[in-house]
Amino acid sequence: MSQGLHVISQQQQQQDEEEDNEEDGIVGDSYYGDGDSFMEGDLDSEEEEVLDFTDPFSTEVKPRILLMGLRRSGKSSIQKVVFHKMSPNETLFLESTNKICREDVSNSSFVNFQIWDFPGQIDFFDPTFDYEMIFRGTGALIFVIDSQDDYMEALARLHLTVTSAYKVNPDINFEVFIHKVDGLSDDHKIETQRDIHQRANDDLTDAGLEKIHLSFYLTSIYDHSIFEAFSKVVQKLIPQLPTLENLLNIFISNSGIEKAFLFDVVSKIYIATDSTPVDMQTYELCCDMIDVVIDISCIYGLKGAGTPYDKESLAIIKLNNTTVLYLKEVTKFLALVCFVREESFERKGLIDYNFHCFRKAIQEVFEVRVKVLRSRKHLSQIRKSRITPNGTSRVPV
Ligand SMILES: Nc1nc2c(ncn2[C@@H]2O[C@H](COP(=O)(O)OP(=O)(O)OP(=O)(O)O)[C@@H](O)[C@H]2O)c(=O)[nH]1
Repeated sequence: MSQGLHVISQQQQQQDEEEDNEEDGIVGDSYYGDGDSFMEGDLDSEEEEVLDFTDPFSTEVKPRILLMGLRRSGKSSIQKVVFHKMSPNETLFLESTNKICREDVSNSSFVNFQIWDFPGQIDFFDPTFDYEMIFRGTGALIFVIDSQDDYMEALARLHLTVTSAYKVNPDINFEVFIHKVDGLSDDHKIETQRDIHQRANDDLTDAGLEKIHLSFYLTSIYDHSIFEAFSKVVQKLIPQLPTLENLLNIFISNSGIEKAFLFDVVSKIYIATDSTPVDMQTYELCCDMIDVVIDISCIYGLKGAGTPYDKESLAIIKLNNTTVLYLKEVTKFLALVCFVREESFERKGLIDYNFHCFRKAIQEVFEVRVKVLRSRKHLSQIRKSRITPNGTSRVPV
């Protein structure tokens, strides 16, 4: 597939950057790329103290994604494959989950959310179980349906879950993963999706709740569909998405680039792309490129206690169809992966200059977010300090 991999040496890249920095003075080392670490250092340690189910501030900072579904539908496998690089075959040996597991995915400030993996066998509607509290701060509820199994029970459960959650929090995004589709033929996949879509929506219409919107995705941990679906779910929770898309549009149109994705390197979720349509093969190529870069860096590039991905990470892969894949580090955890025609890549200087401007703009987006979070936190502390231990207000509000 690829004719050659040119992972530019760190030294060379550093020299390039120094030259670039001297020229346009856009990126200073002290500030560079630390949008996230700056956030984590300054905010996360403090946030951890206030992270609990009942605190609305904690959910504002880290939107919560709930992973639900019947037993053995594949919830834990999805989480392990997407966020822990577990190979799909290893999930065969996963034990059944017996308690609610919470995972904070705060590896990047853009992918900064919590996932709650619910064991399938918990009686979710047991009156002693405070589901209101759980749904109240939830950003997205992913309901996993095993498409290889009889899904009637799962549909009933989906209906119950969605209607209960909607009553508590009408702002939740309901995302249905029709999962394990690797075992189905193409026709069967489409038919299953149509059937599940129809039945789930009919149930809602019968209950007079047709205004609830369900989004459906065909997923499998054995291909990229699970990453693609998760990307879409996460993107809906990113308030800056339109700004990021705009920046990408401006960047590609001024640099002769065909397509660009902003990736969270660890999870291979793309948090934004330009407005040209995404095709699965392009996305898969980008994922493969990230794997290649990280693997090569792990094997040959690590120095002492360094990480395989850092501010000097950069890779160029020339394909045999006159396309060039270009990966560059944007922040500590985000990478830009672009598709460029060979002839456009000849103007690499222009691409690199525009990239600097793009990276600077992304850092500004981070900054605004940090400021907003700080002021919200400050407000919430003021409100808290006005409440006496018996719950009454100290001063009139
Ligand atoms: N074919 C196929 N099997 C999958 C897929 N995802 C998960 N599985 C398998 O499904 C089985 C159950 O997966 P789990 O992740 O343990 O399911 P769970 O929903 O977390 O189960 P509980 O913990 O009991 O609630 C495992 O054997 C996985 O290997 C998939 O996309 N395709």
